[in-house]
Amino acid sequence: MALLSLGLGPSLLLLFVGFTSYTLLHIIYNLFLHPLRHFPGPLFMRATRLGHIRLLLRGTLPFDVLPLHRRYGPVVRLAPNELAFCDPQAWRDIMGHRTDKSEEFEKYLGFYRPVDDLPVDIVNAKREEHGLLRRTMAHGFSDRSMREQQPLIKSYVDVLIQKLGTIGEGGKEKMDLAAWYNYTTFDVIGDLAFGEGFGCLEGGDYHPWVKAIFQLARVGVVFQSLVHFPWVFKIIMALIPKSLMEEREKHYQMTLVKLKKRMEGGKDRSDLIEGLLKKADEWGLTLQKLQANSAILIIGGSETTATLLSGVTFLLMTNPDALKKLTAEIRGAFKSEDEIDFMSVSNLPYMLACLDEALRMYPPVPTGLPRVVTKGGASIAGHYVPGGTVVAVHQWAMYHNEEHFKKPFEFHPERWLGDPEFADDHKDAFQPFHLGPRNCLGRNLAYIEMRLILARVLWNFDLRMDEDSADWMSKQRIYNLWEKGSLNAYLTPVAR
Ligand code: HEM
Repeated sequence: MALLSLGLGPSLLLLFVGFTSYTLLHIIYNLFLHPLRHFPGPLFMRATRLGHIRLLLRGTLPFDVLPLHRRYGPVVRLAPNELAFCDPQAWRDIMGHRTDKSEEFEKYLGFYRPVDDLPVDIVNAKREEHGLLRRTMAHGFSDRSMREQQPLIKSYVDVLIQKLGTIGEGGKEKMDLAAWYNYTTFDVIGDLAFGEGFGCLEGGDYHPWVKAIFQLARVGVVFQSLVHFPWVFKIIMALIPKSLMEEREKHYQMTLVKLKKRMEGGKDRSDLIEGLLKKADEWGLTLQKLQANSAILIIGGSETTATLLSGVTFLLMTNPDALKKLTAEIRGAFKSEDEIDFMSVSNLPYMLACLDEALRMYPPVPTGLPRVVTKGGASIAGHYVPGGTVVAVHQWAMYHNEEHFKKPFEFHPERWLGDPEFADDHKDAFQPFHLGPRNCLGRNLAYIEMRLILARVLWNFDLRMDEDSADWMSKQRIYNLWEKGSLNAYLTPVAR
């Protein structure tokens, strides 16, 4: 009546009544009849997707999962068809290699490919195609490839050190270390995937290609939310300004130009894309697929490493004892800077402990990367979960849970060095690179890069954080990636 009195016609009224009844029935189904109805979680999240979406769009979901686990236990229903696990066994059950004949869980495409026309790459591919891509690309990550890539990586680290010294004016000017780490890792991976860096280090700025990646991370979260409402999604996609679509096309073309240039350089360059180029004809790999895989290597291989480097630097600057100990380890291990290389940096145990502690406190992939339980269901951490359920382990929440790590909000590299105080930590809860058939292919490369860069920075400079960065870590939001902001520090060259 009220709607009629508002002047709405009978058909609109019908639509309204239909929509309201549908929504109510949906909520009742989710709460009382859904196969996941026995799993605990906040009412709003069990009833509708909206609770989950609110946290996702706010950029706080990975943090919010921790209090939910504290309140509801190791399994929480984050949305009508989605569960979060906070149990080390869940890593193996969700991501691990199958020892029986059961199939590995597929990735949840609502998260990985919310837009249908996104190209397929190694990260979002389905199982079979993924297997082929992985076997081919693994070659570029072999020990031999790593050794051959050493001079190239070193050349970029040389530029970083030189720029930190000159632009930082010997410790007088503050430097945004988060940005400089990003310039370095983007240049390195750009070269390893496209045959040339992005010129970020030389220009002291982000290349437009790189800037576009950061912008897309936020848009990604919006798409991941809208995918649950296909009609709204369609309308919004139709309303997207032409200019935005043109930007996307420009980004694609820019990648294509880089890829073609790399292809002209020949197939026998020991880099990350060599394996794919060699198989391209045999498999009929389209240019678009090659482009997608080079692009994902760049995103996966640069932002993650730079994030961790920023995190460990912040944690060291705010824990002066640890910074002193690590600096002493590095400066005591080498006679000259030339001795710092791929091999020698792996003999620094305290450095590795600092990196692992930073991966725990500030995991570059903080959020849960969802999988779909196979038809017929599966047992996860001792719970039967029906087929079709979306499941994930949220790293940040897992690593800050007192059940798994003592003093989880404090930086204690010693926990990774056998300190008895931390003997009860559940080390198997810690999987920053995931495990199983889809774990990180670039793990060794990441450790090499992180060790090399951190060792060279601390060999050359004494670090002091600028006051404006005191709340650098606590104020960040997460939109798939950490929104890092500037990490400002003064770098005083060490007199030798
Ligand atoms: C600290 C640095 C890094 C962290 C924490 C990290 C973490 C991860 C994680 C969690 C995954 C699994 C993604 C998923 O399940 O969807 C992954 C996949 C992957 N990472 Fe890394 N990564 C890092 C550095 C790198 C580097 C330097 C590269 C080199 C290009 C790289 C290449 C890849 C690739 C190719 C995959 C896909 C593997 C597959 O699906 O078979 N990552 N990484």
